[in-house]
Amino acid sequence: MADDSSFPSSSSSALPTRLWTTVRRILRLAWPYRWRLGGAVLATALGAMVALVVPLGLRELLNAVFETANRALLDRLTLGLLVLFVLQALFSFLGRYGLEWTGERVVTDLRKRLYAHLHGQSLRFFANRRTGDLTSRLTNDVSSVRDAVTQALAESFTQVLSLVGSVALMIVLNWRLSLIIFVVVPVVTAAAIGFGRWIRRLARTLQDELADTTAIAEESIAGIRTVKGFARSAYETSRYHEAVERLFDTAHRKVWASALFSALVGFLFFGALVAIFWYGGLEVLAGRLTTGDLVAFIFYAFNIARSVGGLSRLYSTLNSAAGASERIFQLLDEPATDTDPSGMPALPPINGAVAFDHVTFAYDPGTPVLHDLSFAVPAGQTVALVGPSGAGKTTLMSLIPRFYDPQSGSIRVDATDIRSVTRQSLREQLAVVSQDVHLFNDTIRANICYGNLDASDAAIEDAARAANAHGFIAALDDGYEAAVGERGVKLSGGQRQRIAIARALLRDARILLLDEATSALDAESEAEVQDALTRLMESRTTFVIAHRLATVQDADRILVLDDGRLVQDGTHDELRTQPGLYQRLADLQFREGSDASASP
Ligand SMILES: Nc1ncnc2c1ncn2[C@@H]1O[C@H](COP(=O)(O)OP(=O)(O)OP(=O)(O)O)[C@@H](O)[C@H]1O
Repeated sequence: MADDSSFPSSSSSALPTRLWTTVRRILRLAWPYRWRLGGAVLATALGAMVALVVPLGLRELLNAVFETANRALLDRLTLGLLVLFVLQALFSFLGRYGLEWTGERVVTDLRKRLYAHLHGQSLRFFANRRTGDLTSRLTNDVSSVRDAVTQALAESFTQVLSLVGSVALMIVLNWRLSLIIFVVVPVVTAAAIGFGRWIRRLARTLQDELADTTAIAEESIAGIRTVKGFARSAYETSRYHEAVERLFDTAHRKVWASALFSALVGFLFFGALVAIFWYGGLEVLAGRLTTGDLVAFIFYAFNIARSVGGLSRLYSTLNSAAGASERIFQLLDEPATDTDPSGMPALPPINGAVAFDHVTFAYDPGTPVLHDLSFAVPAGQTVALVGPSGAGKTTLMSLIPRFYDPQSGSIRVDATDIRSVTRQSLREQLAVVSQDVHLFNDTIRANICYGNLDASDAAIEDAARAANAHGFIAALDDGYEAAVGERGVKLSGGQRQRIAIARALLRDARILLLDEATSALDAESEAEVQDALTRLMESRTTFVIAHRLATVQDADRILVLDDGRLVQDGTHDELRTQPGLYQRLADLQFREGSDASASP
């Protein structure tokens, strides 16, 4: 089951309270539309009242035929009934339209809110969740809320009104006959509550399993190259099949529960109807009831059946919806860890000095990845981070845009502690090229433009030239308008990287963070891009992680990390002559040639 560790499943003992809490939260979402909703509920209630009058009109009509044989009255009553049906149609239209509108509106608002909330979460949050599970909540679960809004309001008002009205009018017509109904209704209600609980539990499991299947499909489709490369299509298909079969099992149990419930309710009501016919027939024979009375009575009995049926359906819909809604609310209730308190100042335009002051950081509490790091980089310097794989280079870089916050120590940009200003204002002044380039399924232009949404065509082209990308873009049929495909699959790794560099160049930021930005380029392209980067780096503070020594050699300063500790700090020439990790790594690379895989 997807993410069960972080989302505890509901316990059946607390069901009614939890159901009520969830329903209240769902209804609160509809509060901004209360007037329209109120109008729709009123129209629905009026429609229900009209429906209550219909059997009385019918009774009069039948009495006019069978008891008094009054033709003029028959005509008038027929016309009256027609008017009632027109009114009922009108109210039903207004009610249904208003309710459905509100339902769709609430879903739209909820999707917007949930999506914005997701964007307010930190990388840590996403590292612990599956994309498919989150998208499933955003699509499948949110739709269930709509059912709750429309059904909860439409059905509860209409059915309660129709139930109470029908019962009252039945008692007035013949109280002895009504007793049959009063025996059946409590039995059905008790059954509805029992079945409702069962269905709600199943509904929640179903949504969890649905999220699980979506996540499996998402993951293997996103990684289709790996799947095919390892000939694991059959394996992935069977994984998905198993998940879908589990889904079927739960759906099957849910359908079983609701079908059993409907059949039981149907039987109870038709049984009661037979009893009414029998006993009502006796009353007519005894002269205590007219035919019109009996017909009206049966109509009310149907009304009651419909209302109780409607209410029990409502209960199971609410149970289903509440199961799904809980999953949404649990997400919404997760505190947004990547948002700033209101009133926090923005970072003023920076020069680009960066200082780490006794920074210690751990992804998982208790196992620090960076230990007590302290260093200061003046504005405009290029700093290379060097160290074996897993030493913490990428982690160090990801602390600067506050993808993560250190557990102790502080990071300053110029003289400002980055935790005292908004993340938005900090990130706006940084440009990042990360190890795994992500391109959006859009045109090349749009992907470069991501660095600066207001950039002119000329600026985009300049950035592309500087990143040595203009040549290959111009050679494409659609040039800058060419679509890159999902995650940029239609481009080579090197082309993707050059677009990512162009995107960062376009940003014109004071601080550049380049995490193996040129690793996918061939020697010739790298040399050209490196030229562009070198020119760009001249006036900016740059942190660079690169496998190849060329970049590292020219850096103003090299920080050597080993197992999360800063073990050496100096220029290439200084460190080359010092015995230590840098010398060992550099010797290794010189021996193996410039394409050695160990960093630097
Ligand atoms: N999201 C994460 N959650 C938990 N641990 C992580 C996470 N990302 C990285 N780590 C761990 O932190 C350590 C440092 O990783 P980091 O990516 O910073 O190393 P690196 O020096 O950049 O390595 P490489 O040169 O291979 O990219 C590694 O032990 C890694 O397993």
